[in-house]
Amino acid sequence: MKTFQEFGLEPTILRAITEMGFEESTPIQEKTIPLAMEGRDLIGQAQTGTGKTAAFGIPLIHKINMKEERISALIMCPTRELAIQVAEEIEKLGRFKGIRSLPIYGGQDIVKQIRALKKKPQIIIGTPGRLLDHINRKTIKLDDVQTVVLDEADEMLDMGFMDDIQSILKLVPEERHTMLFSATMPTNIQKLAQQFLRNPEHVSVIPKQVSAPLIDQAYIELHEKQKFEALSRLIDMEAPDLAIIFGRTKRRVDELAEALQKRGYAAEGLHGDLSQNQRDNVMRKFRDGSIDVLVATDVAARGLDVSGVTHVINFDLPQDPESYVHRIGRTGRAGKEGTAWTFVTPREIDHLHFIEKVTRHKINKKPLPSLAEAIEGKQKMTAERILDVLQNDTQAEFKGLAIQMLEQYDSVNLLAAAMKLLTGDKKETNIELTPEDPIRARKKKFDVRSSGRRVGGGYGSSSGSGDRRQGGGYSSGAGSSSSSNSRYPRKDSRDYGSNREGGSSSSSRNREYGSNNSGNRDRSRAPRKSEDTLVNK
Ligand SMILES: Nc1ncnc2c1ncn2[C@@H]1O[C@H](COP(=O)(O)OP(=O)(O)OP(=O)(O)O)[C@@H](O)[C@H]1O
Ligand SMILES: [Mg+2]
Repeated sequence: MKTFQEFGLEPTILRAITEMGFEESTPIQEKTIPLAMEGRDLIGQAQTGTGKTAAFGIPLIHKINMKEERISALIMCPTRELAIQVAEEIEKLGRFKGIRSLPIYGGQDIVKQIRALKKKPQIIIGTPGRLLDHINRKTIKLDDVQTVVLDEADEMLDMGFMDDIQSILKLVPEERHTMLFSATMPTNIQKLAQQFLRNPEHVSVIPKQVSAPLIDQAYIELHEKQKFEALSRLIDMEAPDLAIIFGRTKRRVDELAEALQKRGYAAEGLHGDLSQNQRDNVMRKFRDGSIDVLVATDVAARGLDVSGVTHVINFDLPQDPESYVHRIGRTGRAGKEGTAWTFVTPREIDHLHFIEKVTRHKINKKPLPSLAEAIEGKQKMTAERILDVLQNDTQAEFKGLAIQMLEQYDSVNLLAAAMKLLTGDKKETNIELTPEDPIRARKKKFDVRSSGRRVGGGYGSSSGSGDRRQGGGYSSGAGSSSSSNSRYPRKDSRDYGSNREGGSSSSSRNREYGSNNSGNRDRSRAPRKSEDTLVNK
């Protein structure tokens, strides 16, 4: 792998990279940075958690002319959380160069944004709806933009942002540099690419060889009614540092977060019906560890990078293989290992196999965690906590009393009693969740190579064939036999509302779907990739 010194980057950027702790480039960075520095349009595809943000961020910052007082680069993202996160990474990368960047997203006070825009940022990172709102108000002008990046381009299309993206890109000079990134690439991306990219280079890093997978994937077959008990046992057994639990709907997320809290877990929910303040709060708490379980809809499936996420649990099976890939990709990032569990009801087994086929990854079946395993897990946690205190040597003030007690009582019994207290009794609150409909397999064409499997090789291993063959594989009718998509539940009940960024309430184009709308997708805008493939041509 190349070191960053070899790219001929400005010293200020190299300094920032070093401060961020990046030692060598990841495969996608190694491939895209030189091309992007030359100004080549490109479609970048690489697995989750392999540094795509810096892959576009570094060359973009390198190219910014600091004398420029107008917006020179525009990055579009599908969700607010992602816009905030990408803006933070850009800010870190551009710190020593003195880059001014600004996230622009719905749900935040527009007046505040307008004020911030007066400081003349060179880079804007935004969600399409709010961007358009500013464009209409003439508070954002794009006629000096030289570089455009579409992060999670396929998801933005999927969410129906095509029109918005088109309107925005029409206002950017044609002489520009455009880059498009995601871990998965359906064919409708080709349409966008043809329209907006000039002779793009496809840069894909999908390892041919399955090396040691960084995400350990397993599933548990169970009935809807057993899910909650299984979840709490699983959390006890596995004792995650940080876990993200995905639920299918906002209602599910609310109920689940509340149920977990009742059982004594530090959990909170994230979905599009929350106010932006609430969303920010939940994310902040999760990032700083004041909660260790984030329960979320697919609003958190894409791009989010929270270090320390050891577990992803699909409480409900995701609708699409892409969604599965992105969801589990919230763990096993930046060369770390992670574990992904998926709950599958008997009627959903077909769909699970479909996901396995498309992602070309076998998901191992595991038994329901037993009560004994859960208890053992909790006890181990307690033991670890005790040993932590011991290691940090912070128990001095208890020593006197400990000596006294040990004179009177048996040491094993004493420690066991203390552990029992520390572990706490399991709160046997009875939990009833509203059942969700099962997801069933539907006929769909995919290209397995573009499924973005996380099969290691993201960091340092010899991955990255970079070939652009159209992958063979499961291009025909995986899944069950129906040919009518309408038979199957679409993502209608999913949390698209949250993702659909809107303008402010004063905008005539009030598209703030996140708050009062039920969150159903507006399907007239963009059909879900029904017959699409994930082909990476
Ligand atoms: N060269 C590097 N060395 C070490 N860490 C890196 C390097 N590049 C990026 N990272 C870190 O890796 C993590 C994942 O990066 P990033 O969020 O850009 O992944 P991604 O490929 O965009 O994933 P996703 O498909 O989920 O959006 C981040 O914490 C980032 O700071
Ligand atoms: Mg990303």
